[in-house]
Amino acid sequence: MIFIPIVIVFLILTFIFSLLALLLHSPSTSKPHHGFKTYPILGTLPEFLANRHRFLDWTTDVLASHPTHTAVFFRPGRVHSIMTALPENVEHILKTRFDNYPKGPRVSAVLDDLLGSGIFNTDGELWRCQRKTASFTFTHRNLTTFIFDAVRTELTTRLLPLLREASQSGRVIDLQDILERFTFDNVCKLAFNVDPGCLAGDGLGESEFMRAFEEATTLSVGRFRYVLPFLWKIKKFFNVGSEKRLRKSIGIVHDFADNIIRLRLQNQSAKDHQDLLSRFISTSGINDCDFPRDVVVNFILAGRDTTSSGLSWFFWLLSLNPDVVSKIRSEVDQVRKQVGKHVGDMFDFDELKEMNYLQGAVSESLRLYPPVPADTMTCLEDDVLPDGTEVKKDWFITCYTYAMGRMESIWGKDCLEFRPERWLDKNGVFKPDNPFRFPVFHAGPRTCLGKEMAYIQMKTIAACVVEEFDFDVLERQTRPESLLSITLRIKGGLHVRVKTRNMLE
Ligand code: HEM
Repeated sequence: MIFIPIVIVFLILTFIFSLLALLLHSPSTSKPHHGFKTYPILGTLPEFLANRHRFLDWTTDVLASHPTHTAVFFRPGRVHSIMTALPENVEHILKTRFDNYPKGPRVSAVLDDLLGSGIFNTDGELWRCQRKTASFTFTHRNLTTFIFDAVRTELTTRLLPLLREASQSGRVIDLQDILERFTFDNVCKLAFNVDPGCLAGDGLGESEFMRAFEEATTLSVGRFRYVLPFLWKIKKFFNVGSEKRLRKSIGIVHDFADNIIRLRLQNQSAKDHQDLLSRFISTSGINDCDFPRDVVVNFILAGRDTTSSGLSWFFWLLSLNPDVVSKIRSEVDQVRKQVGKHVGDMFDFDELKEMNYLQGAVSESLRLYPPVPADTMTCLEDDVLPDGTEVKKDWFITCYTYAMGRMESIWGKDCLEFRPERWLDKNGVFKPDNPFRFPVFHAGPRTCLGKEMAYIQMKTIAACVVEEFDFDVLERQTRPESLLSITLRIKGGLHVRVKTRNMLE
């Protein structure tokens, strides 16, 4: 019981400290330092506290106003951190000096309870070995057969019937939740050869899992934003407040993952399948019994939260841009006619490839609302970035994808507009951008392994859904509030009314 007063004392101290910081927040006491206003002793803390509720937009404004879009963030009592939105710096960090910028022990420690030794949270040999094992799952052959089948089945047997029913009943649905269920079923099928039936709502206790997963990712990332970094460790030690909630939600996530592993091992007939989980279980040299669980949790995060976040923002942007919807529809229609398919028939890999405008629209949405808005690494040895910024050993360094999508110097004066045409050449063919200007899927040796899969999912869903339905997004004129978790989700979901289009009735 003696611990409770200690925690209270710490909380009071933090409060006083924060109050002091806010009181000192006066432009006359500040001077610009690499973009962020810094104060004696308190560093960037007062600015941070005043802007915490709009963190992404605030840091984007600061980086935009700095000549090389790079800023140093000083916070008392913790290591400094650099944020950059300059392509040359990003290339240096993610590729040229890759070995000097691992995730590092501090980043890993924050995410360790949730992600353990999974691919997102490791460096060195353990990462390399996982990447090699996982890459077999994303071969072209697997993409065009197994992944396509999983997407097609989920779409025709679950998503489209669900939307038709919602159209008939007139009920409001949370599209983000539905997309998360879709991508969750998909990634489980692909990676573990298990169908949790989450979209159909008849699965393995998935609603409790979905809530717990959301809470676990949000609270884990919240640890990065503590004013005093050791505070979450104290809370964890005493198992109080948000750390208590985090422990509980991680427990639910782990139980769910264990259940998937149990199912997978019981499923004798599927044993021969070389799915990702089987490959990992049989990988020699990994002697940690929690490891299969880490694999499951990391891949659910990779495959569920990213694509569904991308698609949710995409559908919100479409609701504001009916001209883009019309262009997607005419492209889809044209491809159908070319290959002689009827409405309701699915597209194959080559047919999706023909949809250049749709590829541009999806990429444009990812540019403005990247599912992974920022990526943080740690500097191993002192270094100087291409723009001359000095980085010291142990400093954090963040490649700011969200800010990069909004830089005039990269995308031009209309950088805040949603304009799929910017991705097309003069013949209307999609032209991919340099990954260091557009690091939405990361770049260099740790580039996303699921990029192709994500485009297949997003284009298939978008083509079929846009063709058959109109979405009436509730309160679409107000930009949805974002929930800053590991991925950029829409706070409270995306609520829509669905209408089957007249042409099909
Ligand atoms: C729009 C969808 C997606 C986006 C924007 C995206 C983005 C990213 C980013 C930024 C990273 C680097 C993360 C980091 O190192 O901190 C990453 C890594 C990764 N992604 Fe994706 N991803 C998407 C979909 C997927 C899908 C569907 C899968 C497959 C299940 C997947 C599998 C992976 C894996 C395995 C890694 C780890 C690569 C490594 O560390 O070597 N991603 N992704």
